[in-house]
This record gives sequence, structure tokens and C-alpha cells, in this order.
Amino acid sequence: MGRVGVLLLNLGGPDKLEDVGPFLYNLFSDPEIIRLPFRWMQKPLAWFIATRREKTSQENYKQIGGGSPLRSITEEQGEALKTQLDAMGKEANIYVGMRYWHPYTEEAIAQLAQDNIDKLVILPLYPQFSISTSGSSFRLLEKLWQENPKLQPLEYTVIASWYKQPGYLQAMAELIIEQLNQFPNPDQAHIFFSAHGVPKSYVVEAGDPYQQEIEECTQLIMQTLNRPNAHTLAYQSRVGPVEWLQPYTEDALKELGEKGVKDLVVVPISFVSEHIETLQEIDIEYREIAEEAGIENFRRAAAPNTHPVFIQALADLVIESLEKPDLKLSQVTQMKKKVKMYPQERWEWGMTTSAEVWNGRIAMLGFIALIIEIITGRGLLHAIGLLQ
Ligand SMILES: C=CC1=C(C)c2cc3[nH]c(cc4nc(cc5[nH]c(cc1n2)c(C)c5CCC(=O)O)C(CCC(=O)O)=C4C)c(C)c3C=C
Ligand SMILES: [Fe+2]
Ligand SMILES: [Fe+2]
Repeated sequence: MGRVGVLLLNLGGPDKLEDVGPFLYNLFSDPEIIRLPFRWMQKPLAWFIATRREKTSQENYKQIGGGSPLRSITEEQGEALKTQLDAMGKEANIYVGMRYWHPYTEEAIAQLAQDNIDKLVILPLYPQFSISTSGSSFRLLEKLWQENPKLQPLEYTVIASWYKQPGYLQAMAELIIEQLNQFPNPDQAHIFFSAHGVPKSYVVEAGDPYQQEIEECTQLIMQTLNRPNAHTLAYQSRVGPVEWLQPYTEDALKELGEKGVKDLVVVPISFVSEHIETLQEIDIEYREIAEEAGIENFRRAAAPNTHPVFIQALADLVIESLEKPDLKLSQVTQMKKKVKMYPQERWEWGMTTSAEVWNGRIAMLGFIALIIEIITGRGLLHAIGLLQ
């Protein structure tokens, strides 16, 4: 086999405060993040929500030093992975492709198309698959492949999700043990898994396997940990008016406080890098809620970042994927059988006449409400906290 490339996919984050608005616009423009019945509504709504959310979001980024550390951590992970692969006798070029900010996936693809890579491994830095994360990046890659004839001959394989990888589970267990060992009674501490939430409809209507993968991942980490501690799984970072996966992290923390839990270790399990939702949301916002609820000792397991056991796990994943039959982007999006990804016209429920009529009515009502909200500055979207 000739020259190998590894494309690390991640979400991206604003490097500085001025980037927050455009970053949010990119994020909300993605139909895998906000699922609307009509494509033409996407950009105006993205602009509107991004503009209204920008200030609050900037305040949050200010609290963690004025920007997201996601780019620098992902680049460090890439360098560490390259070193580890070298040590295992596999030379590889590493590329970082972010979905909503620099370095964009498009930039990484343009670079690797020039580098004459013979085989590419596509590795999302999300252990579990969700339509809104890996799914969105795979969809974008499918489009880039279709648009660029230079990419057609490039051999590649996709790693769809990898939450069962033993090295990853081991790294998570070690990061939890580091925190448990800080308590006088390590076995008494409650282990609180906080996964990133997604709207419930992604799972129930669109067939996103995310919830099932998160639940299984939690069980596997607890088995690897092999300790007697009690544990809870809850979902954080809810945005917008609709119902997301439950229980919500804030409610579960309050409940544990009421039950008398005093020692707690929070474990973020949907991310492998520190970013705003660990550094600001968990470390500042959820800590405050927990302490108010009576939890006295609130600790958090670090994200895997460049933990050597984790980097070894990534290297093992790359090598194993090169030995297995290739998995194509189209297979990955179809594999999750009932997953309904965009474009909207592929949705089954949109195919019947009555559904189309109702889609139209709902969209029109939504658009009128949006216009009224823009004019008056009042309305449902910011009343429920999506827009501030
Ligand atoms: C509005 C819907 C959102 C869904 C669904 C969602 C899913 C999702 N996100 C991550 C990981 C990350 N999200 C990040 C930022 C971010 N995400 C949303 C919204 C949704 N995410 C917003 C509005 C933002 C911007 C930050 C903010 O204003 O709160 C990031 C980057 C963070 C950074 O450091 O900049 C990551 C990473 C996962 C894993 C996930 C579903 C599984
Ligand atoms: Fe997010
Ligand atoms: Fe968030």
C-alpha cells in the first residue's frame, strides 16, 4: 500500500470572539442541525438565530479565554497520532477537517487531493454516531466526492463509530479513576455521565442510533472501570423549543443533590476534546447547579485529548480499518437503516400529498411568526431561550 492519509473530522469552534457569529451561522445553516421542512427557510433562519444568539455565546467563550481550544487540541491529537502510527511502522499524513469553522473539511480535502494519497481513512472524532455530527460530515464528504472528479480514484474507508474500541474505553476508565482517587472514599462517589443531547425526534422519527450507542458506551465504560460506584446518564446542552433526549443534565444533578449525593464525578462522553461544553457548561454552569443542590465535591473527568492510551486507541483504529474491507460513505449513511438524512425530499413522510400540504402550512405559519418576531423583537424563539 502506498501513502496513507487520515482525515480527522470534528465540529470546529470559533478561534476568537469575532468568529462566534459566523461560526453559529454556519452551524445553524446545516439541515442536520436544524431540520426544517423547506430548504429555502434554512439560511434566513440560520442568520436570524445566529444573530440573536451571538452575544450570549460570546459571553460563554469569554469565560474560557475568548475562543474555542478545539482547533489546537485536534491538531495536537493529529500530531500525536502521526507519531504513534510512525512508531507502529505506518507512515501517514494527518488532515483535520472541521464542519463549521477553520480548517474546514473542504480545505482538508483540497490539500489531500494535491498530496497524492493512495488510501484515506476517514475518522470522525466522535465516538458515537449521530446524524448531527458524524452524519453531517459524511453527508458533506459525499457531496465533495461527487463534485470533484479528482477524488473519484482515491481509495478510502470510513470508520462510522468506535465507542466499543477497548483502548478508548480504557482511556475513559483511567480518566475517571484519576478523579475518583481524589475522594477520601472513592467507591462512594457518584459517576455522572453527561452526553451531548440531541432532539428526541432525531432518535424516534429519524432513527438516529446515537442514544443507543451512548447507552451502550456508558455500560462498557462502567464494565471496564470495574468499580462498585453508582452511576447516572443524562443529556446536556439542550438548545431550542423542542424536546431533547432526557433526563436533562441539570434536572438529574438536582435530583441527585436532593437524594443526598455529596461526591460527584462528571464524565463527558460525546466529545474527545475539551471545548466550550466541558470548560464552560459543565465546569461553570452545571457545577453551580450541583452545588446549589447540595453536592459538595464536584469533579470532572478530563476529556481524552492527547492521553497516550487514547492516542494508541486511535492508531489501532486506523490500522484495523486498513486491514478490513473498505466501508464507503454511501454504505455508512444507509447502514443505519432507518436513518433519514437530508435532503428533505428523501423524507418518507414528505412524500404524501396530505403531508406536503401540512408541511407547507406549518412552514408558512413558522415564517410569519419569524417575521413578526424580527419586527417586534418578541416571540416564541427567544422566549424559550433559543434566541437571546
Ligand atoms: C442546535 C442543535 C445542536 C445539536 C443537535 C448539537 C449536537 C451536537 N454537538 C456536539 C458537539 C459540539 N457542539 C459544539 C458547539 C455548538 N453546538 C450547538 C448546537 C447543537 N449541537 C451550538 C449552538 C454550538 C455553539 C456553542 C454554543 O453557543 O453553545 C461544539 C464546539 C464547541 C466549541 O468549543 O466551540 C462541539 C464539539 C455533539 C457531540 C452533538 C451531538 C451528538
Ligand atoms: Fe453542539
Ligand atoms: Fe452547547
